[in-house]
Amino acid sequence: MRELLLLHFQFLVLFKIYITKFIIVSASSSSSASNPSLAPVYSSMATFSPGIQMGSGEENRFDAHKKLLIGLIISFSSLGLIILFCLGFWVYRKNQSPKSINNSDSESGNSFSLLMRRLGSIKTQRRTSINKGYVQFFDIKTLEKATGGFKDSSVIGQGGFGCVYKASLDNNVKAAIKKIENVSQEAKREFQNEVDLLSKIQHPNVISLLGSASEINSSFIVYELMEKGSLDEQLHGPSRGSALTWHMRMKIALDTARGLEYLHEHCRPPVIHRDLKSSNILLDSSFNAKISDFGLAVSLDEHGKTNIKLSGTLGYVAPEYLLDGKLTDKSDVYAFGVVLLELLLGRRPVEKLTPAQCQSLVTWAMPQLTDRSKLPNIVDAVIKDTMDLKHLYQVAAMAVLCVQPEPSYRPLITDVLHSLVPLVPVDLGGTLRLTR
Ligand SMILES: Nc1ncnc2c1ncn2[C@@H]1O[C@H](COP(=O)(O)OP(=O)(O)OP(=O)(O)O)[C@@H](O)[C@H]1O
Repeated sequence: MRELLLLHFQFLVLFKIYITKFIIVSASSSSSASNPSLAPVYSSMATFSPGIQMGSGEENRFDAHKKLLIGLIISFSSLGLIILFCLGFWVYRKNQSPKSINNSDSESGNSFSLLMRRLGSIKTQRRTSINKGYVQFFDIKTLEKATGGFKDSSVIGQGGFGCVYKASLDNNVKAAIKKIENVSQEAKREFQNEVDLLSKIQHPNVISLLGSASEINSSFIVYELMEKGSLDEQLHGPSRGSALTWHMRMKIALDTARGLEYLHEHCRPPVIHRDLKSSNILLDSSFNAKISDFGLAVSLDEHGKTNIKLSGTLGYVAPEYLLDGKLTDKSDVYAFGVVLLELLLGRRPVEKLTPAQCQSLVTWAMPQLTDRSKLPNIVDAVIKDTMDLKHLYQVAAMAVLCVQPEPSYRPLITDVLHSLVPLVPVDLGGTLRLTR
């Protein structure tokens, strides 16, 4: 791409040089006619401009003026072209910066398509830029057809604001449609927040937005379909985690860490998810994990924010956020630590002891996680045969660090990611993937 642009630039410069010569030669024909002393100078300049005839007398002077005028017009327009080109090149280089939340192509490297999509999104407000094409604004009839009229048998999940339906769009594209009914102000805000944010970011471990739709009483978000549902269903549903081996669990943890690292370290300003939990980690047909549900996500400046309304899910909310409303990337790291514990222990983040009393997984597990003799006894029975004991201690130690009450004691998600990479076999994706 860069070579093509440079070639284009060279062509424009050569074109400009040629036109400048054309003007000089044109001027020379009139000036040499009126001022013979300048004739040798102009004729030497004209050496590189074959085909330009020297004239003399009135007719010749008139001809020369005409040429001069045409030359000037062409010259200015070519100058305009060069400026336009430079502007385009500058935008191209700017889009290559990895530290921009708008640079949704930081993984795909498709900056040109991003530029095109930006131009497209200026043209029509209903289209929002996203990698590989535009986010579609669906009409409701299309979504009704795709879900068989939002029939009950198409429901694949239930969220706080409504159901999620399995859908088959045109061209047989499988999708999941979240229908938010009787939209409250809070639901509307979350809907808009999610669509705005997901349309700007893209990463293999973040759910892809296919489009959205709105009508008076309902809003719809169309996502790529994740065939294996959520990690929550896999761990705590009827199969109780039996489909997930030790290595698969480590891969899910690694994928989640990659998605979070992208949000924290590669988006500018950084994005804090604020509601990371096992029901927001979705699995595709090969059990690759992607982070979903960006309704509460916020973009933070580097000093963090303290004035954000407290939101999140019991069992995953970091203590400093719960008590002081202090929100940083370390709040997501805490929630990630809870997910790690779920993966290791196969337990819910909050267990009901009695109808009136709950206990968080962190409170229950903490004393046993640091006791090497107790740890193997509390591990999810389903993975006991497939787990590597040495790795178990490492992951447990990492989980303990992530759920530290003091945020500064928690690791950055990048550190977590690097510690997880060696625990996942290379054929399962256990390599360092470089994000530009
Ligand atoms: N793209 C998808 N593919 C497959 N299943 C999905 C998809 N999106 C959501 N689901 C299913 O729908 C469920 C509900 O998702 P949703 O994001 O609405 O709510 P939630 O995060 O579980 O709850 P809450 O809204 O209270 O945070 C998910 O847990 C998952 O099982």
